[in-house]
Amino acid sequence: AYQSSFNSRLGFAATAAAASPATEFPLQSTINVLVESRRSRVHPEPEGLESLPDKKARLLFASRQRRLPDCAGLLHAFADARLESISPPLPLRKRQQQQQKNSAVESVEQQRQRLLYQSRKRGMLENGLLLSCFADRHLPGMSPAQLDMYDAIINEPSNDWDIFYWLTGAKPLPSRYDNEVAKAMIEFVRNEDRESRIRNALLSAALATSRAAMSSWTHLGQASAVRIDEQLFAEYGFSVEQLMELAGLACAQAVHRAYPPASELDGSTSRPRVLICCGPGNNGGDGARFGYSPSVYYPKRTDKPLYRNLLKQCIGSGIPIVESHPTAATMAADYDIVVDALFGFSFKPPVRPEFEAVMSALSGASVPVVSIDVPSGWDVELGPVLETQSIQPDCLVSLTAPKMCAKHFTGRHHFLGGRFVPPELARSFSLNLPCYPGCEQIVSLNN
Ligand SMILES: NC(=O)C1=CN([C@@H]2O[C@H](COP(=O)(O)OP(=O)(O)OC[C@H]3O[C@@H](n4cnc5c(N)ncnc54)[C@H](OP(=O)(O)O)[C@@H]3O)[C@@H](O)[C@H]2O)[C@@H](O)CC1
Repeated sequence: AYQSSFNSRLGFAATAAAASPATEFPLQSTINVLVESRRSRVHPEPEGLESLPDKKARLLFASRQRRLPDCAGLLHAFADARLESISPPLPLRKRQQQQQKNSAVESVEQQRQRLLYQSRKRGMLENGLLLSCFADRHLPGMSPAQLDMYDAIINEPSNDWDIFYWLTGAKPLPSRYDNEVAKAMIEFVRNEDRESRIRNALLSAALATSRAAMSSWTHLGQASAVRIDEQLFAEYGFSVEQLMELAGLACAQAVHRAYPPASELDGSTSRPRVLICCGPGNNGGDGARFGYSPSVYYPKRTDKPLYRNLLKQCIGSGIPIVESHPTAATMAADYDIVVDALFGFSFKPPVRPEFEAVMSALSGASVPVVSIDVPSGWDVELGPVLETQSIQPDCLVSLTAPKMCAKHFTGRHHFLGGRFVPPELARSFSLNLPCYPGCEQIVSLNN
């Protein structure tokens, strides 16, 4: 009964066989486990819900998962022998499914994190060992195209042994996977330096490499920043108001994270006084959306409805608008934090005379300065080129992606904000950026 119904009703047949006390089936313990597995279900699936290949795959999987070692061994051997011709249908990779649906794809960094995880969990211990050590060393430096190659090699084959045989040279590599990443993997597995690799790469090592990956986050040049901006509007239908609102919210969260009000720490009633210096462009708009306990300094007013309305909202909300040029001394005396929202990625040095006073006040400020996107006065790509007016912010909030000048940032807090970049746009610009946690608008870029 057991054998004849194997192809269609393995579990039920096992139940029947076990129910007969006269059964002297050599795999009695096997059957008992199957019976137990059946009984533990609330009800077997109605006929037809589970396809035959799915059922075989599930049973093969279940055979390997039994807890009692003797049963697991028997079941494994049995299932291997009986099911050897069956290739378990693996779920399609998430990305393939997403591409098929023509929907958004995961970010490069999400893909890197997933591959790091998957490299440590490739079913077979041998593959876990080889892949986790390889991933530990090479994943952080892989380009998006190389990540795709690696993704295909470790996730497409349905038989883990194939991966093992290809990498160890026991079987020739199929042409589909014959690429630079596979070659690097084969080279790594050859282990000519006789490196000791007796354990899966440790989680601490994986974390360390993901920290190393932070230093490889994308840094945009001025032209790319402008092109991304244009595409967000022209191709993805965003309005400047939307993006500015989200950027402003990110800045507010960053300031709150970096300088939490004392009231939240010790219950005191004092509120941090924040001066927000707004420039004439969108960077200034990001500053104006920020909300803490602010005063706004807005020396050069832009005559566009968006800016007029932002100013109206500040005045309507009772936020003081500071008319006189703040100096380093007044900043120290009257404020706890100064937000530098003067210039963003469209800034072209040198600073024009009308902004020199506030720039030199910001450069000499003794209170923490939070720069939005680009520290004002810095060259967007080269960084602090004008030594006489170099702001040294304590906190930098990069928007969309850090600009190249952020490599010169030495302050304590670096955040990325602007959680609005569509994954496809990120991919087309090869943006390698961290994921935003939960529903946060910012992610820390600090090592
Ligand atoms: N997609 C994104 O990533 C998003 C970006 N966002 C934000 O927008 C920022 C970019 O905005 P933006 O293009 O308006 O440029 P930004 O630098 O703020 O101002 C240019 C103004 O400065 C002036 N100016 C220039 N050089 C000068 C000088 N030497 N001395 C004096 N003035 C000078 C220039 O004058 P003009 O040359 O036009 O006469 C113009 O008036 C970006 O960094 C980010 O913060 C978010 O809002 C949302 C999403």
